[in-house]
Amino acid sequence: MRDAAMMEHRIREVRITPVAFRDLPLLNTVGVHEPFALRAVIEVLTDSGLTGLGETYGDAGHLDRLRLAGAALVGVDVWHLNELARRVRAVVAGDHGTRGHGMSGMVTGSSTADRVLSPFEVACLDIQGKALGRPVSDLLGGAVRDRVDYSAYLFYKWAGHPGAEPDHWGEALTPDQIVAQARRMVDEYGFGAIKLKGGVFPPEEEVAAIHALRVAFPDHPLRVDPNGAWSVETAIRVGRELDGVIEYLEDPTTGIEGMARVAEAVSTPLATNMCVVAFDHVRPAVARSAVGVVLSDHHFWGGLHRSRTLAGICDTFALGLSMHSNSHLGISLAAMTHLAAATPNLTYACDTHWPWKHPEDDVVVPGALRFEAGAVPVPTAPGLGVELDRDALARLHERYLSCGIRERDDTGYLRRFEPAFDPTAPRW
Ligand SMILES: O=C([O-])C(=O)C[C@H](O)[C@@H](O)C(=O)[O-]
Repeated sequence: MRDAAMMEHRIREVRITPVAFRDLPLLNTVGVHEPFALRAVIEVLTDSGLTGLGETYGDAGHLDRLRLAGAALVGVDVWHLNELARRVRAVVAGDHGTRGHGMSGMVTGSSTADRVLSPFEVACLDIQGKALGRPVSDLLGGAVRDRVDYSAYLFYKWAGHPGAEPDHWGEALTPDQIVAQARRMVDEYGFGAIKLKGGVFPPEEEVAAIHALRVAFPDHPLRVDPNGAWSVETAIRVGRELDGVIEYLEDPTTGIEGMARVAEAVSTPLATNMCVVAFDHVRPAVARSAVGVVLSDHHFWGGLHRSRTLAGICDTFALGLSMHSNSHLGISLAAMTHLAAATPNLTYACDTHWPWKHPEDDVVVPGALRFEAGAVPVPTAPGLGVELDRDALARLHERYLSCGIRERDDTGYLRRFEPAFDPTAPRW
């Protein structure tokens, strides 16, 4: 038999399994994203007997496109990622999807084709790694760090609304409760950086929470992200107040023009995963000096290779690079970790929603991924280094089928409460 590394590995079948997992009542600018988060698990099977894994959003519109693209990929050799991309682009041509996973413009404007391509590219890299007997980080240039730092991701959290099930995190609505949440994250996971999801309460209350965090964690870099909920004037006022307190201010307002006006007036770097979410946003953002840090996210930048292209662009223009997350499972955590490990200029701690997930809710066999001192050791096994737990996949798929309201799932979250305001307009 020929060595697996020398062989073609043609795609024989693509399996797409939507799953739902428990989500806590975390508050963001568009309401409460519970009781379930939706994802799709991608399995790419080759004629040579290898299987690769990918993970992506599980909203209905995205699933439709994934199914179309998956069918078009049969026969492609997993080494031919350009052909993979060509076929995905042909299938979603002309669809610039304002629909699909995202909140208040977060990934609106990102390329639909890139969002669809991403999990298939990751699955092909998983197969390539398995064929070569090398970790995915080696396919991306090699790990420059053996552990990837992640940031504690704090959320205001509601416990008292009807139907809420008790959980061990309790409520977090006041600065003291936010500090307690951070303390727990730092104690349990060892996180060395802290991000607060804001845009929920009047800015003064969120600034008070940041000051309380500053006192409680004098050495931790802090960030706050109101998801564009502030007007330019509010963003400038708050930004000036937080100058010197936080390492970056993420999406204080919406749009490149608004961000540029804020950037002119405050010294703290502005970061974004809302106004630079596709390659054609980079040039106007650079021209206006609108952002100092871009949050990459392989789920919407088109996979791991394209995320490294973004990293190169950031390097060229002296932009900082960080990483964004949504509620995710272990396949994505593995992909994020390989990517961050192999991206030298990704020097900020990456976002992760991991602590908010119930430990039993995953589709990967436990043990391959763990947090140590706020970081995930980079898997060294071939491919992504994670294995699918078929029983768990079946269980979370069953939950997807039974959790209800799938036709309303454009955000990828099944929300008990809808926002009573326009989430795309500044609230303060
Ligand atoms: O900017 C961010 O970190 C996000 O938008 C990530 C998520 O969508 C977050 O806001 C959430 O889960 O509510």
